[in-house]
Amino acid sequence: MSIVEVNELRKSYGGKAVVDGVTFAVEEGEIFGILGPNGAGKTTTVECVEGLRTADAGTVRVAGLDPARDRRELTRLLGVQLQESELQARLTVREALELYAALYPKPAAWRPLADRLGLGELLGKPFGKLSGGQKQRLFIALALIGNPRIVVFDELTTALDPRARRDTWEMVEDIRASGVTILLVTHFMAEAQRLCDRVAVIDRGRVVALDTPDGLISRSASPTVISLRPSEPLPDAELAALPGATSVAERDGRLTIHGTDETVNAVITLLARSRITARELRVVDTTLDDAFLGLTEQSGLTEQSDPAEQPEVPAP
Ligand SMILES: Nc1ncnc2c1ncn2[C@@H]1O[C@H](COP(=O)(O)OP(=O)(O)OP(=O)(O)O)[C@@H](O)[C@H]1O
Repeated sequence: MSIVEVNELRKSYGGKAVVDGVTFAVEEGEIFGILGPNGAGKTTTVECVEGLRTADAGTVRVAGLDPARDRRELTRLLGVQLQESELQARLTVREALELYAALYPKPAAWRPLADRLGLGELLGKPFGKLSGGQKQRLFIALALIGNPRIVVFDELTTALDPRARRDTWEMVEDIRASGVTILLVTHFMAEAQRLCDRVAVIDRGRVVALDTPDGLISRSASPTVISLRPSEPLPDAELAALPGATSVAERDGRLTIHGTDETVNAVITLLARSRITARELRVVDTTLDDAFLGLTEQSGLTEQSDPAEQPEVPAP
């Protein structure tokens, strides 16, 4: 049995469907990513999994529990990453850890947890004086303090610099290695590619693809990008006839061709046949970024949420 099962989940605000029949299942021990443009319905979906919002229709099961009905039991096995505003600026790291540990029947020992997350030196520091990365580490610790089987991270690394982000990724991998299942909402393709075993791409409230990161990339119409500076221009007719090519562009003497392995072979054959040499020849795989853009009809607009209906804070 999957540890998280979401089936035909639906949620509307003001008559507008923001989650429109979402279905996925998360296996125990995996890092499962939820990826999608702004306003796609990712947070609403995971808040239904966390029991913070009630779905209009569909079913959610977390280790067999219904989050809307069995919230008390759920909080013992599901760790939720808190939002920044939920902690008082003057609360120290130690106080936050002690306070949250006291809420659970079988909490993790907070001191080793703090050490593991690099918070050991910061115990006396007030929350308001922590850096973005330090706050994020504290949120991870608080999500883990109840010894959860599953943890949900929503935009965990959005505010972090590249180094802090990489450190956080290592922590997430350690958490998984300790046997915890992770549901990860992210905007970062590199994050999904590095961490996730499988990814559900959500667009306009629907799952438009569900696969491993590599699987999503290979579904892309042009999984390979070839770029080169030919010693002489290549004939247009030959470029137009390249098998598998989805686009050919030339800028400042550099040709960029999106295509497949077949296109790469054809370009090499064409160069040899025309006795044209290629400088700065690069062949790279399409990234998850490109696959994502192909899968979603991104509007580039961030929709505003209505503060009228805010999720409740869970009470363990
Ligand atoms: N409480 C609410 N009341 C009304 N509309 C809401 C509410 N919460 C979310 N929405 C709307 O539902 C849609 C989906 O929001 P949601 O936060 O689930 O998307 P998201 O994919 O997590 O977006 P982002 O990546 O921007 O965080 C958006 O259009 C948002 O404005």
